[in-house]
Amino acid sequence: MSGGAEAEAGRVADAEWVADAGQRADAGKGADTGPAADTEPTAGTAVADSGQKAPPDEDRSTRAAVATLYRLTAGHRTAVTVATALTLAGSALGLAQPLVARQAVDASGSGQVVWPLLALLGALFLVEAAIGSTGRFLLERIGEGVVRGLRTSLVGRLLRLEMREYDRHRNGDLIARVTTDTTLLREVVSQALVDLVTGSLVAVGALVLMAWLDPLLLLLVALTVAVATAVVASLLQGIRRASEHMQDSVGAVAADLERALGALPMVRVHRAEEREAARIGARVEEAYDAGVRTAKLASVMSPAVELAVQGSFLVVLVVGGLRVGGHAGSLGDLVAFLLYASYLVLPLSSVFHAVSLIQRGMGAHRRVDQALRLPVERTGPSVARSRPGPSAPADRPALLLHDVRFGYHPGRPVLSGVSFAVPHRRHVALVGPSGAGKSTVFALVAGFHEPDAGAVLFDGLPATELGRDACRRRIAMVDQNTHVVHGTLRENVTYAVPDAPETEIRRVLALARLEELVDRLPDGLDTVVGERGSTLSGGERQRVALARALLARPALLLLDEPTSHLDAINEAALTTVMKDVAQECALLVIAHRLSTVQHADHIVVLDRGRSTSCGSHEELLARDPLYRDLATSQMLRPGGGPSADRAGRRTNG
Ligand SMILES: Nc1ncnc2c1ncn2[C@@H]1O[C@H](COP(=O)(O)OP(=O)(O)OP(=O)(O)O)[C@@H](O)[C@H]1O
Repeated sequence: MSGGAEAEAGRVADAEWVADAGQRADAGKGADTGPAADTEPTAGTAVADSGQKAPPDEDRSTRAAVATLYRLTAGHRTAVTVATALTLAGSALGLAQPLVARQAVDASGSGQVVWPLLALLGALFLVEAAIGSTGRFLLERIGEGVVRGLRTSLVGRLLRLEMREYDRHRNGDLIARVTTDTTLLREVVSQALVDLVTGSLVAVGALVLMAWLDPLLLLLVALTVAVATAVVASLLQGIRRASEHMQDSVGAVAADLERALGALPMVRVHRAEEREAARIGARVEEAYDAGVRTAKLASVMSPAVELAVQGSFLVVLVVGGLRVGGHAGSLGDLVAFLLYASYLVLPLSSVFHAVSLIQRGMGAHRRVDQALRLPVERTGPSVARSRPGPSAPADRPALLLHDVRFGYHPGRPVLSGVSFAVPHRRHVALVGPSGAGKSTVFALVAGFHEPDAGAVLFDGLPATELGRDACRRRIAMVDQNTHVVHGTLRENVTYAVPDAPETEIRRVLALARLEELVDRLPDGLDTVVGERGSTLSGGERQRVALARALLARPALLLLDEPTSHLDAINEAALTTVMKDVAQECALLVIAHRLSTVQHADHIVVLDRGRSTSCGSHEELLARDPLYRDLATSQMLRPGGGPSADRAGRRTNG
């Protein structure tokens, strides 16, 4: 079949498929539950919140904070109970020691044998120490366990977010949520929880005994404590806000540092180190200010707690003393009551301290929780299959786009009607001016976003029926950013197929012309390439990305300007490789360079988000003014070779 006849056949097939796709897509839409259904909320969460600030109606009360803390320890209840029991037992043993010491002193004064009492005292101390350290270890382990759980969930979630979420959030800030925010939460869980539980239990015990001894005096104590509680409660809100601000600032420090480190050559060349340092320094200042504000509020809490404790003492002493003086009560009762009032001191202050720490931790928790609520990609089908079985007839094109419309933001369309097909074992080029939407088409084919309307079909099956996983299994992609990650060259090449046999690896290395590089590197394939492949040249990175894509033996290979970093020799070689690859799979290439366009079976012209025409190079030169303009600007002659574009100019000129 001649090139023209083939193109015609392709168009006829496309037309049939476009009609069929329309029906399938429409059928799918009835069942489509929309983008909202594509989100997977975390178990137990109700409101999705992707913003940076806390929602205005968020419950910031201490009760809600304690409930949150309780939820956080869901998988550790037994350990929390044991740790609490051990801490309580330790406190009881600690309280018993002064009594034994007093007896020992009295016994020694009256000439009695004291060593059994001293032995008991030593035993009490040792058991208390053993119980105390076991309790502390358990608490620390619970804290680590909670942090491990949160970090695991966060990492799992952050790697699976919907693509638009990465545009909305800064990477450094997301990383800070996994690192610094969870670390603060660990402190809260391991310290505050048990302080709160044991402190409350001991305080309640003391209060019960005080009520039994003298309800009137207890009422007076309760009033004093209530005043102090009101003061503490009013401070807690401020502590929470300051802590939230501090954690946000720390996240911003991480994000800004990541920004600078990610563009180090730009920073250095423009001598912007100081500017960047000042910018990050401003964030550090914000974190400092928020930290100092937290400390200020926390320090105001201490006198409030002292008021509760000493005020109670004074009230009991004065009122109780007056009553004893008036023969309304015994001196013994007053002494006992005062003793129990003293037992309130430590537990009460530890409860107040725990509550303040919990509120501080809630700032970090909000940030962690927000990240855990961000919507993630659903990898399975988003609509029900309209016909059973995943297999498709062999005559369907590997890829078909039918009247695809899409915008990154509502009301601002980027694609407004894109239709074309990529048949199996064909090489299709996508050309168009800069900003026409070529990379966006790739993003939709790769399932990074879903079309607002229209359909993307693989082998005749709508992507929504197949699900992202199944779609992605069919494709490999080399985009403009040619991702190479820190690790060995082998890890980078075999990223898609980690257990690929050596012969396959050698095959793709040869295809991508990487053999010479491998021979040159000190440890061959096992040489470590730096962060983002920094020890490789741009062309080498591009060829590594190509080898990786080829190793996956995809049904459809997407290449975004694959020759942009290559010299003339490698470009010519890659053109041959693309011809070979097109024998094995469908090839869709975004072409900025003419060499890539001319060898394509079809060329699709994209203009302002629309596919305006399709045909061979010669056909388009003859009938498409935009294509002719693009070609003329690059001195492209009908039937000519890749003569004009050696300097790396792009069709969008
Ligand atoms: N993540 C994004 N969020 C919002 N707008 C975007 C995003 N990515 C691209 N755009 C916008 O969409 C339009 C099309 O961009 P796209 O990258 O698809 O064009 P292109 O044809 O590939 O351009 P080029 O040839 O310059 O690479 C542009 O106006 C761009 O600003």
